[in-house]
Amino acid sequence: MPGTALGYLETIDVVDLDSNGDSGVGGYSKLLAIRKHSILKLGRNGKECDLVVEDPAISSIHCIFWAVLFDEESTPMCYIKDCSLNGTYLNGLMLKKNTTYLLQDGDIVELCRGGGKFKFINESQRINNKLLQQLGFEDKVEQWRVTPKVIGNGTFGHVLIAYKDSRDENTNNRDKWSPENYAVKIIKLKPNKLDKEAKILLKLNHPNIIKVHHTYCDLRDNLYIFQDLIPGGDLFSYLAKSDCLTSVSETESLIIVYQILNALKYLHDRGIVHRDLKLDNILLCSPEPCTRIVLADFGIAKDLSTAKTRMHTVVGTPEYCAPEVGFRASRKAYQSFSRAATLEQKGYDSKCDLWSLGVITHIMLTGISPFYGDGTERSIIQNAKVGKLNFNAKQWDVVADTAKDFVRKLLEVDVNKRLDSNRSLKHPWISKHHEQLKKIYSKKILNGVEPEESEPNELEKKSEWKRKLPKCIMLDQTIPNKKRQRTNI
Ligand SMILES: Nc1ncnc2c1ncn2[C@@H]1O[C@H](COP(=O)(O)OP(=O)(O)OP(=O)(O)O)[C@@H](O)[C@H]1O
Repeated sequence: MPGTALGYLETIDVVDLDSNGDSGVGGYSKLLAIRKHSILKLGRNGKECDLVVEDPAISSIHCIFWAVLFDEESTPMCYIKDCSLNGTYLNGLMLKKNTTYLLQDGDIVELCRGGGKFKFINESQRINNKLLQQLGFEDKVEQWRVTPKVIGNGTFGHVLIAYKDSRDENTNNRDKWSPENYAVKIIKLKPNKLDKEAKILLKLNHPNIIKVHHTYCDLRDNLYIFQDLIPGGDLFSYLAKSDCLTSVSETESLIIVYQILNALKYLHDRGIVHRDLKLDNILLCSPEPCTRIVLADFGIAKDLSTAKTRMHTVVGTPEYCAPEVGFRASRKAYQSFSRAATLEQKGYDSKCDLWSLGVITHIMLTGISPFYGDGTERSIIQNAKVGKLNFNAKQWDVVADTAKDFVRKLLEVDVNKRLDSNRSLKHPWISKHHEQLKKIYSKKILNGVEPEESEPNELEKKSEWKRKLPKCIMLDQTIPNKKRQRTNI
């Protein structure tokens, strides 16, 4: 079943057109739908492309398009990525190769010079122009501009499209056109409380961790975290097809797991624990195999580098939550489930992230959430506590034994026996393919760019605002109906 069309490309001036598929209508112009959950490809390759342009100047796959829609309250986003030799032009400017740009209604796309012109149409864009006003958010923060386009909404904040105003201060002239967009997460702070999310993120610099460029707190205690826009949507949406979560191939899973492990090793080596690793918080640069993934939402992350070395607060999402995080304690039938609690004396440490990665790997390999049971929190928690895995399910038939062993060693109830991030990277499932993974990582995923040095971000020193995150248990989506649920604290 094709996904919903969230935008269209209208052919304006395309010669040598040989469409092999999508919804062409009308005499000389065609409308190509950009749909959620699928990639629209333009190029010369008759087998792979949805619209074939038979011109030697056009690359086999010249450029691709996709659409992302987080939920019904969000704005549909359509993106273009150039993959060509001769370049793709957007409103007359040549796009950087392998870089993704957000499309706006009326944008003109040109496949190299004279290779075919298209107009992007996004009539259905749901934008509430009064949104910023209604929420009390500013639309200008120094050189940053905040738009009312909603990428996603979470428990703690709104994530909107932002961009940098490129107006020249001396001449007051705007640059011709600046296509680079960013995301801004806006969180309502409690007065005089420390915001740990921004404080932690400003310290980090890793290709698989969301990069923060600027933070700002307005007079209404709204904290703005300007960050890279990660355009491929989240892993939950990527795996969700029709009404359930689907698996991806072992190779695709391995490439994603390898990147998550690199990010976790980086974090854990610095004493930082994410504590809310789940499909929704893993973002993709494009919704296709072998893409860069980025860990986001450090809203309940913990920095253990400065003070204590174990944590005691019950946080996270039950489906992904390690049993030692608190559910082992003898609380009365989870009566206070949605409240913070200091439970076992022993507390927990960074290995809780490895448990969550075990759940994520299990889902990617099979489409099954390992401890889901009947979907109630109680059953999820009880199942996780027992930690029983069913490798007899037919979905495991095509999966290598080393992959099963990897999952088993992450979903190990005994924390002492569970692998940490260093040992996970040495597990045979990963180490057997290490050389290949390293090559794919540097050549395809980072496009030959070496990872940046991990110097603490200068901006960190400028942060003045304070916030303490509410201590809570976050309840999340259920697998079968795939609805994302927000947690009320
Ligand atoms: N930098 C980004 N680029 C693109 N999309 C993003 C970005 N940051 C967040 N999103 C989208 O917005 C959604 C909500 O963001 P986020 O998870 O940070 O909010 P939250 O309030 O902390 O959510 P949660 O309820 O999971 O705690 C994400 O699931 C993701 O789809």
